[in-house]
Amino acid sequence: NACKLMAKQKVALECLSYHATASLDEAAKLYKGEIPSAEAYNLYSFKFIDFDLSDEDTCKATIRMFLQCKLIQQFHIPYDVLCRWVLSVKKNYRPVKYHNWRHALNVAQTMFAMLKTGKMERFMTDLEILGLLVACLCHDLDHRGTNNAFQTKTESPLAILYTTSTMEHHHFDQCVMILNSEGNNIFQALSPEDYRSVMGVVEQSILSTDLAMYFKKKNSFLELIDQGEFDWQSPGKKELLCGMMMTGCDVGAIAKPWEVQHKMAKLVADEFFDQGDLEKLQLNTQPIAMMDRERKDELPQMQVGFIDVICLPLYRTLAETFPWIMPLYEGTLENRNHWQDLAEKV
Ligand SMILES: CCCOc1ccc(S(=O)(=O)N2CCN(C)CC2)cc1-c1nc(CC)cc(=O)[nH]1
Ligand SMILES: [Zn+2]
Repeated sequence: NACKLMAKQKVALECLSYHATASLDEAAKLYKGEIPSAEAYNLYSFKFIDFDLSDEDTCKATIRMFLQCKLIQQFHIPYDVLCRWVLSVKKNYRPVKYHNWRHALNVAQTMFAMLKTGKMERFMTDLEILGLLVACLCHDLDHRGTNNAFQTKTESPLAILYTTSTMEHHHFDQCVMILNSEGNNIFQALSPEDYRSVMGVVEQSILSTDLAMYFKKKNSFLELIDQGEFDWQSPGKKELLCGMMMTGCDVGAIAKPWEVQHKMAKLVADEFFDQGDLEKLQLNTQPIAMMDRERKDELPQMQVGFIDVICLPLYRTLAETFPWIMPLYEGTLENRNHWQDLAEKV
């Protein structure tokens, strides 16, 4: 009957999550290891680069960010649970070309730098800081290297489950699955009220990384800025600010030193082109320019468009109220010039 079926599904899910989470000895190695300083990993810088970090280093850098924000003490997160959770999150990113664990780490580090170096932490409660870091690390969990439009076009199970912000709902689902797995609940010591509150921050922040949501909400954000908002403490305003910060971190690669941006843009392009190939083969349709490898010459011009339409306006608006994140605007402007040069050469 229905109950038995539900129970069977529940067991299957738990079994799935058991395999999806980190093993005991992997966590033990991380648990025993020394965690280098934030300065050793250059975590306070908007120019942070993960390329020369080992996978183990990426886990240690993540733990270092939690330590620097005093989240472990504040929320009584058992250290072994944190180690296992970080490894489980890393394990649930697929080895796709761009939307992989390294992207998640970079987004979380940009959030850390925004909060600390960008001095935005003063507008956030400790619970919001915990929620934002967790949201960044989990915001693209189990990404398959294809976007929402592709899920819809291929009528993938995910698109049947969620018709809007399809991937983002799935990323949040995966985040919940990991937290509900044995020994992975970093929120276990929170009061029911705090648990509800932090999960709300995580859910809204992950959903806000759908660029379609950014376009929907950016005008209300602009209005608040134009009205000279300085408090940001009412629920609606805070959620809007967190969403804009999430987008700013999600596109943070655009502000990195040129060689880094150029290399990361190639990874983005390779992932987009793979989807374009799938659409040509599987759907027998012509992909959009950004995903068509036959039109790779248009890439520099597209990057200039991406910078002008999405990145510069967002960073300029954020920097108006939070001047210490100006380095993100400046880094993006520099890269615009490099992309413009390449666009003119073609
Ligand atoms: C590098 C390969 C080309 O990459 C792009 C091409 C076009 C545009 S777009 O702003 O015109 N626009 C975005 C909204 N889509 C619905 C329609 C197309 C964005 C990118 C891009 N996106 C990201 C985020 C994943 C990172 C990045 O570096 N570049
Ligand atoms: Zn992302």
